[in-house]
Amino acid sequence: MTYSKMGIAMVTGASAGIGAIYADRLARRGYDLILVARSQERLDEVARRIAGSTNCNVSTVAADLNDKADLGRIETLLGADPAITMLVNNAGIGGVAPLLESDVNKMQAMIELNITALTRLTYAAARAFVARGGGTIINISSAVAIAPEILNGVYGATKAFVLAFSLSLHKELADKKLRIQVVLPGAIATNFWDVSGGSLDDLPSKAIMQSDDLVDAALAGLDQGELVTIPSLPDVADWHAYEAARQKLIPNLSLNTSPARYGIAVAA
Ligand SMILES: NC(=O)C1=CN([C@@H]2O[C@H](COP(=O)(O)OP(=O)(O)OC[C@H]3O[C@@H](n4cnc5c(N)ncnc54)[C@H](OP(=O)(O)O)[C@@H]3O)[C@@H](O)[C@H]2O)C=CC1
Ligand SMILES: N[C@@H](C=O)C(=O)O
Repeated sequence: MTYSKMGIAMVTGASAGIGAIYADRLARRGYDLILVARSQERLDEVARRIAGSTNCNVSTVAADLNDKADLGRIETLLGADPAITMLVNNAGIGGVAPLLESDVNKMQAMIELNITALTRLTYAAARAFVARGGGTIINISSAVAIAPEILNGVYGATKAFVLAFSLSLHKELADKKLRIQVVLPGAIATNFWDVSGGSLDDLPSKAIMQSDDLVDAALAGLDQGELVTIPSLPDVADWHAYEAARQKLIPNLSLNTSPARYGIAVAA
């Protein structure tokens, strides 16, 4: 049940870091909130802080999105509560170790959280929002989606999935009033780095953004109608040039002949 005209925003990974700031900012924009993460204690702390400084209704659901039953509960909730109008797919973990030094079981868990959970929640939200006449999905990707050489490769690949999936969702569902935004943050000062086994101390301070600034910039990008938001990028024309180059490739990615450089004789 919500009394907010904006409806309810569900934010995953809302007990800390970027997700907790999204929760705060969306509450200030008039959304009621459903906050999801594993730690009930930390969710309660975030919820208390927000409820104490805004008029919004905040509820919390402790769920491990790596657990099939917990994930199923959140999917069901997205479909069942008609007041939910926004999903912020933020929960995620990273890694910094190269392939030969990383544990494949941890990589699988990362894929299950960053890809599988995000995909299942997106399916649940997209179907529900289309049936309800509209809604917004914000997917938190990463700068490493387009720079997989920087951190752990599986992490970069999971975030490339989030970017590609979001571009496709936009193409398929924009005319059904489903609003998609994908956000590609650079390095942000959160616990992410401890969890990933990295350290912000290894990065120059000019490369590190605070999570408040990241979320404020990302929401400004949402207001400006951006599909892809790269909060650190000084000149958006650079992204547009990258995207234009990608679009230029598309008509030539599937042809019935190979080019002369491969030396394959063309049948007469
Ligand atoms: N920090 C950075 O430099 C960058 C981060 N990102 C992305 O931003 C997103 C948020 O990261 P950030 O805030 O930095 O990291 P934090 O580690 O600070 O926060 C991660 C959040 O996700 C929750 N979470 C982790 N695992 C699970 C799980 N299995 N089920 C449910 N919730 C879970 C955590 O809560 P709990 O432990 O209570 O479950 C916490 O609320 C991630 O997707 C990350 O990849 C992208 C680019 C850069
Ligand atoms: N985007 C950050 C991690 O995901 C980074 O660029 O360090």
